[in-house]
Amino acid sequence: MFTTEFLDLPALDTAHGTVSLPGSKSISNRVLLLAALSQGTTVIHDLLDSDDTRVMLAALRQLGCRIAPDAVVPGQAIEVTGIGGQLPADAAATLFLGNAGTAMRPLTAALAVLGGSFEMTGVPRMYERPIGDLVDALRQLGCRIAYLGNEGFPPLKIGRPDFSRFGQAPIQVRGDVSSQFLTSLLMALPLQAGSRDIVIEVVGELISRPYIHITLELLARFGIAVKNENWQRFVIPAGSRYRSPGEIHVEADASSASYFIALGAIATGMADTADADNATGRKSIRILGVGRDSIQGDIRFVEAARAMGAQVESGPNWLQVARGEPGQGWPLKAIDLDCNHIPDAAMTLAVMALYADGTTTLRNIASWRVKETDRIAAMAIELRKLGATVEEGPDYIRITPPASRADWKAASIHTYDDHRVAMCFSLAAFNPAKLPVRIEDPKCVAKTFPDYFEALFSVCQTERERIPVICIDGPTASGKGTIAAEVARALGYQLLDSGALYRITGLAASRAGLALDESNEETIAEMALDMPVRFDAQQRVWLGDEDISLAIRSEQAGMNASRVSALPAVRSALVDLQLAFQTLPGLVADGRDMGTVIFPHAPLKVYLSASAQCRAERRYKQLISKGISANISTLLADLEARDARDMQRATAPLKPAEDALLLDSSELTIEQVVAQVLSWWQERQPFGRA
Ligand SMILES: Nc1ncnc2c1ncn2[C@@H]1O[C@H](COP(=O)(O)OP(=O)(O)O)[C@@H](O)[C@H]1O
Ligand SMILES: Nc1ccn([C@@H]2O[C@H](COP(=O)(O)OP(=O)(O)O)[C@@H](O)[C@H]2O)c(=O)n1
Repeated sequence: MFTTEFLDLPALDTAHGTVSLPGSKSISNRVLLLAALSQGTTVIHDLLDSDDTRVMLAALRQLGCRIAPDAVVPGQAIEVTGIGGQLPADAAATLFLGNAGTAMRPLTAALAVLGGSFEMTGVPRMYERPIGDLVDALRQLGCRIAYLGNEGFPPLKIGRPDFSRFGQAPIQVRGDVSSQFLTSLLMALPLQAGSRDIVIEVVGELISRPYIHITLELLARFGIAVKNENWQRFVIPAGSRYRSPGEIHVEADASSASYFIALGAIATGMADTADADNATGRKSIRILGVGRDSIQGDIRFVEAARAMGAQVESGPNWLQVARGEPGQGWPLKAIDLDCNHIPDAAMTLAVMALYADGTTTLRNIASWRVKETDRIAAMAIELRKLGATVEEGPDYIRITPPASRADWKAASIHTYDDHRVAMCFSLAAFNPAKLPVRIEDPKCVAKTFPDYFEALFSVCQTERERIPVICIDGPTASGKGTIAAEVARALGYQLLDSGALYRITGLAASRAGLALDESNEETIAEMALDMPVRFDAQQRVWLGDEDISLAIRSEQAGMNASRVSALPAVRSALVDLQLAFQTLPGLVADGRDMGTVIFPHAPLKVYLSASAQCRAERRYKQLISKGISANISTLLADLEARDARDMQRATAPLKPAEDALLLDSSELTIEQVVAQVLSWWQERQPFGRA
């Protein structure tokens, strides 16, 4: 996840590849509970790993379900062996459900019907989330539930029910507060439908029907065929009994798929069509986790995308999307659409409208005004920043794209703590003017798709020159590594510590017993070509299975690095490895020749220096703090020797690039140096300050 203040997306050219979307939260927890209530073992694929599913799994384990493995492992199914519709007579537990409404409400209903001695607890915020309507409905049946804190709110105490006074009258539940109450009853009451039908009657207008639809579909897969009488009455037939389907796939969130459907519709495939991946030879985006058989309402976004020109093929749980041919789907066709059935996913259409051949109108979207933010106003403001003409009304938005390439503007998109604004505006990076797009507060995507931008970058490509590189070159201990890491962190960019590559080469060569000079130049260069080097997320350095982070940091290792780095064949052997770090969204590279040799076209080059005395002192403190003994005067002599060799060698000597900005950090703190580099970077951006 990107937790930076903003994320700059370079202009993107093409998109191609496969994305696996995270499982839907609401489906995950429903499936877990249904599997737990069933007879038999259910193998669940693609369960979402989130706070909500973790508390549900813990609770089910406490109730005696066998769950293997213990936690969600990516790519591995989880097996839940259910309780077969009943708990032991002495069942008792205190269940902690955090802030997971999708666990608290359905579990309360199921346990109240099953009976036992349970306390339902959670975090303080959970105790402010109403549950009274559900408790009232369950009490009609004879369930015993007491409030342990405030009336109408968790925590709750659940006892043994007394069904003796429960007659044929329907159970009534309010439908206008949260559809979760009805969902909870629908999942719990089949446990009591042994010898008679159970009827649930909705009082008031039922909101969020698509969610009830999901519940009914999942119940059907677990053997419960509920009769839906016009969304007002639901009949659970006598004799209903939970049966495990054996195996079940948790669908991905269909609204999350909309961004990748749109991506496929607006981006060309890769220029190289040699390994085209579908019958027509078109390159496209393949989306795994949701498809034709989806039980989610938002899957109908596919119809809207098709109407705009997207070429969509689908299978049970996959979609494949490509851009239409010129004149037949590209540019996209402007549409006029009632979006009531896909309120969330329709925001993506508003950004697709930027690529359309005329004015697009999205209607019946009044609910946008009361979501995470006033989404109609937000979309209008941000689309205008990009150069579109936008008209907004109480329940519609009308978008006319920028008139020509020259009318597009580079914009810093404000995201209003709204995950969907952030995700859909990332698609503006495909603008024909090839302008970058800044997304402010990118971490707001965490609500439904923490790794959205990582997934986006994994399927998007752009010309190498558009991926920005910030070079930080300079002599040893000038602070390059420290500053580069901080700048990369602030921008969400990749980091290349090129010195580490020379250090690793020096280490590998000296371990092999080679003298580090011309006599072994070719052998060392060959070693450098196939070193199994890996940098992990914690910036640890691995050579094969060995963590060599510490081993390469000694002064001796620095000296060895300086020796092998003077060998031209070694330098050329490491070029491709260094270039491979230039990936989306950008790179900060530290070394000696980043700006002069490896990335000569980098848009910002900094040459960082500090007096030799100051650098020797910094290195001394650094080594001592790592528990490595050191002596200042030896360090000073060593670094002067290293400077001399690095500056005098024939190939890629250490010197500032002609267009580098010089920064002497002798009198500056780390924070001041970082701020200076970031400020130079901001000055070069077309958006100005965030
Ligand atoms: N501007 C600065 N002021 C004070 N100390 C600094 C500054 N920049 C870096 N340092 C410290 O100097 C030491 C060497 O920095 P490092 O980033 O390893 O240098 P390099 O990569 O250039 O060899 C580190 O302990 C770092 O914290
Ligand atoms: N791009 C680079 C990076 C490092 N090097 C060499 O590798 C040695 C170790 O680099 P480093 O950046 O890890 O060293 P420090 O500056 O941290 O001491 C340097 O002294 C250079 O001789 C290089 O030649 N080219």
